[in-house]
Amino acid sequence: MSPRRGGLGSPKGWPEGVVYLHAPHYSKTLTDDANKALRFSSKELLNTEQVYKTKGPYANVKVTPISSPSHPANGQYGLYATQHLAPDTFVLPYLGYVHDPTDLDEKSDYDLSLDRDHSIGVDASKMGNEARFINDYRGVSTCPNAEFRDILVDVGNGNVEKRMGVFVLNAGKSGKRAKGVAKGEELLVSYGKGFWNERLGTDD
Ligand SMILES: C[S@@+](CC[C@H](N)C(=O)[O-])C[C@H]1O[C@@H](n2cnc3c(N)ncnc32)[C@H](O)[C@@H]1O
Repeated sequence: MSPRRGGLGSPKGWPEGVVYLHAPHYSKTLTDDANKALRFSSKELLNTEQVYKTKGPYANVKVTPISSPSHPANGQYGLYATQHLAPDTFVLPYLGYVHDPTDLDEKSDYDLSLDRDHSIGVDASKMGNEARFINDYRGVSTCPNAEFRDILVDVGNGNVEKRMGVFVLNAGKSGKRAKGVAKGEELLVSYGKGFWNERLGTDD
């Protein structure tokens, strides 16, 4: 079944034309191996592995139009904290269309790697949640304040799913990021040099 556009359960101000997801949308082309790597019984986990419970819309963040001429993504959207977020805090999962290379949109600017061993990505270009609006720190701030990490999510009935999560960066060895993310601050990650090199058509 295809997810519905916007509508019930989307956060206030959610832009038209993008489907708001409460859970990943899995491509039908995923192999059994890929599905097993992403969705499995919690009995297969080690006792030490942390499992998150999570449900959108996420009140700790707000999708906000950018109207500052000095912001490199002016005219687009960004994701801002609605409350103080301490270092290392889990903020929200990155949801989208979970796909393998046979089902890849090479032009997407919203595609994140989910499982390198099985070449699986999660693409939020057409469907996703608030996390799809996180911008890169370049030209906005001197450094990122958040990052993507692998997470396991409890989906009920004794099952877990592997997803990507957005976290506030840790405080750092010297404690330079001990303040975390302030209320009203934009969440910014590093997309990595590869993202920008590919856009600019350069190799280094
Ligand atoms: C994952 S989207 C981020 C959300 C996007 N701003 C939006 O409103 O949909 C990635 C796109 O945002 C823009 N972007 C993000 N960070 C940027 C930055 N630091 N400088 C310029 N553009 C940026 C680029 O257009 C990029 O392709």
